[in-house]
Amino acid sequence: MSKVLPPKPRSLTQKTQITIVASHYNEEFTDALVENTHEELLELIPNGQIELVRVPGAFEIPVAVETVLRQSKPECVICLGLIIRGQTAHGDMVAESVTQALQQISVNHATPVVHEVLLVGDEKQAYARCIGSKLNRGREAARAAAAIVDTFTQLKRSPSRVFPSNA
Ligand SMILES: Nc1c(NC[C@H](O)[C@H](O)[C@H](O)CO)[nH]c(=O)[nH]c1=O
Ligand SMILES: CC(=O)[C@@H](O)COP(=O)(O)O
Repeated sequence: MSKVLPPKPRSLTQKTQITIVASHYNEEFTDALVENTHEELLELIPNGQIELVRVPGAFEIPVAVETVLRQSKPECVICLGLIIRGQTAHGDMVAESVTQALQQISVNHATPVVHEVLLVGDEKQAYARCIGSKLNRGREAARAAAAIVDTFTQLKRSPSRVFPSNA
């Protein structure tokens, strides 16, 4: 388990379109994820144009991401959801299929998709990751988005990729 968040990447000054796709299920927690992601994005990408798409549950996230990417071309899609394990294998099955689908969509569209569709064992774990500050996965999502958008901007600018890239 990670005990701290990754450090904040550098802020981006360019206009950047980010789409957040978040599920409603376990709303106390998913709303908090959305709020934390949004706050951190405003700080890291002040010129970001942020769009929010809400879907019922985690299982519906991949089809919404695919639809967004067919309609528009955001620089990054951030997926937020919370699956709390129940008494059956349903939660694990949903988490597994969402993970695979998101990776496939991301690679097929060559567009970064940040995966914070969380699978947790109980509400205590959920609280620490969605509402608490030390492990907040919404903050982590925004930091990952800013970092990968920065990387993609550099990749597209200098296809020869001579290192070190910050020379
Ligand atoms: N139990 C959780 C679900 N279940 C709902 C599914 O995601 C889906 O909406 C349903 O099966 C209809 O297709 N979703 C979560 O996001 N979190 C859960 O804990
Ligand atoms: C992850 C789920 O959909 C879950 O809440 C279902 O609970 P159960 O496994 O107890 O049926």
